[in-house]
Amino acid sequence: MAVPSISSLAPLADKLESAKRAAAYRAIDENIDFQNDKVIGIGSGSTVVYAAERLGQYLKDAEYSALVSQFICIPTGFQSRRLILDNGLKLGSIEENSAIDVDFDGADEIDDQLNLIKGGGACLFLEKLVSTSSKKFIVVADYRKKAPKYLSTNWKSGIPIEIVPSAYVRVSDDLKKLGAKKVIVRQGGSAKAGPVVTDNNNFLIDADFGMLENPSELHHKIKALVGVVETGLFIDNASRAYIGNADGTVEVFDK
Ligand SMILES: O=C[C@H](O)[C@H](O)[C@H](O)COP(=O)(O)O
Repeated sequence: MAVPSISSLAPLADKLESAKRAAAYRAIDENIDFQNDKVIGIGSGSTVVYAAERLGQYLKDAEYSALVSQFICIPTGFQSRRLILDNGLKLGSIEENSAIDVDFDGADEIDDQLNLIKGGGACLFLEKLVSTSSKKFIVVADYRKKAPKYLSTNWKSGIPIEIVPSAYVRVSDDLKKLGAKKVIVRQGGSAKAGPVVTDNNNFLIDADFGMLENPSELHHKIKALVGVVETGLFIDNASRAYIGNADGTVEVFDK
């Protein structure tokens, strides 16, 4: 079975899903050195689903199968582990593969410097562990995610912050002292009574600081707070971003 060309694909019923797929497929096609890359990071969320799907297509292709079957794919949470397994790819661990060749992951928002907000799906910690362990970190996203300039222009849910559960009151207070306008411990809603618990058995706080003109400075201030595990601000981390548009085109942005 040959890897289908992107132009030959029938559009999906949902333009948004077609945009995600176009970005993710092109990112895989253009950023894997099939002869030399061995360890591949697989992120979390709904866009990276198509990246794992595309890698699975290469696995089934006679020309690439022997190479891709040797790839070790590193997950960024439970959903990501399932993506790897469901596409027939070899699952590895960050413990055994701390040097990753290329990582593919989504984003909640992308600024004009390729800084990111991530964590909308509560997976930010392992995502940051994997993305910062990678030689190349490739972002795949749809047209809703590109901020005209600053982060928190379109993404209004606040900065996701992973915290130690017992510290939620202390961290909430400290974030307000730092200038957060709104601080919410993310709740499970109808899916779970009480707070969302991450794959690392932590809580998440979403903290709204308004538009972020200096996300790096804010990241370091938040990270220094007692009880904070990691922030969803990915600064100077992404190498390239593929943004899928509603008209089927894909824009590519380099750091
Ligand atoms: O915690 C979740 C991750 O940061 C996702 O990569 C991010 O929320 C983007 O997800 P999606 O591709 O579904 O928009």
